[in-house]
Amino acid sequence: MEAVIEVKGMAHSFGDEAVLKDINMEIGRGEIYGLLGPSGAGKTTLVKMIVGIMEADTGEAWVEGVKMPSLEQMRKVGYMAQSDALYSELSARENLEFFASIYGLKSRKRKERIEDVMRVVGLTEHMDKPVRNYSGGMKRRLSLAIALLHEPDVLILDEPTVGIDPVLRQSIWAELYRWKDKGGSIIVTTHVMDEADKCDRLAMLRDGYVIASGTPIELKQQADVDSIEEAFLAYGGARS
Ligand SMILES: Nc1ncnc2c1ncn2[C@@H]1O[C@H](COP(=O)(O)OP(=O)(O)OP(=O)(O)O)[C@@H](O)[C@H]1O
Repeated sequence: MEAVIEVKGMAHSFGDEAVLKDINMEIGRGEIYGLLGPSGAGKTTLVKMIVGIMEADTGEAWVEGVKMPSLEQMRKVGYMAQSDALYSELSARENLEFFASIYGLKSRKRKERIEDVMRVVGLTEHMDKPVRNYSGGMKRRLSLAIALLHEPDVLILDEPTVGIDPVLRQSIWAELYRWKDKGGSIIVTTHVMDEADKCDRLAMLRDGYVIASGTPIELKQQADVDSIEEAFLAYGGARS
């Protein structure tokens, strides 16, 4: 497997709290890789380091052979943070225009991409509404649209479907599969066990370590259980 994203020996502490202890992983082209773990397991910290917005105390993250953080490489990554980074006084279209200009999308392409991504997240009709009038779920969807806007090679999504209804959740997963089929690499953090089942491979995180990794089928088979939830408990994922 050609690794598009590599994490090597990553460790990080906030003060006395060791949040990541020794994380190693490789994610290939056309792969959806899930990071599963309880609140506080270190998922957000880990993805921020892969994106290049935080630096680890030790260890490295590489994206397409370039060590992060790299400003150039950050352009090839679409990142959806857990808290929405949106301009609430602007409309959705204006928010997208702003991010499109940062990514240097030319005007014709820009218009086309804005329409495409808003269709994917089901917000076309709300394009010109100010974001302050959006619901929490709509803001999440707009954040996802922004992450998809510049057609990045790598998508890193921190809990992308929180607050999103089941129908739209399915359409978002359908888009992630389309992205993957085009050769994109996707990391998605989640607490949701049925979403974990949709990933090609998973890493189960707890207390800063990867306690188990593999395909959902492998993880269930090795633990001799029927669900990812049971597998997570079997590997010691429950909070002590
Ligand atoms: N900037 C920070 N300063 C101090 N501690 C932090 C900081 N960011 C995160 N932490 C701590 O690091 C630990 C891991 O946090 P992180 O957000 O990475 O977990 P998570 O697995 O993403 O959790 P959740 O699922 O709730 O988002 C937590 O104990 C958190 O309090």
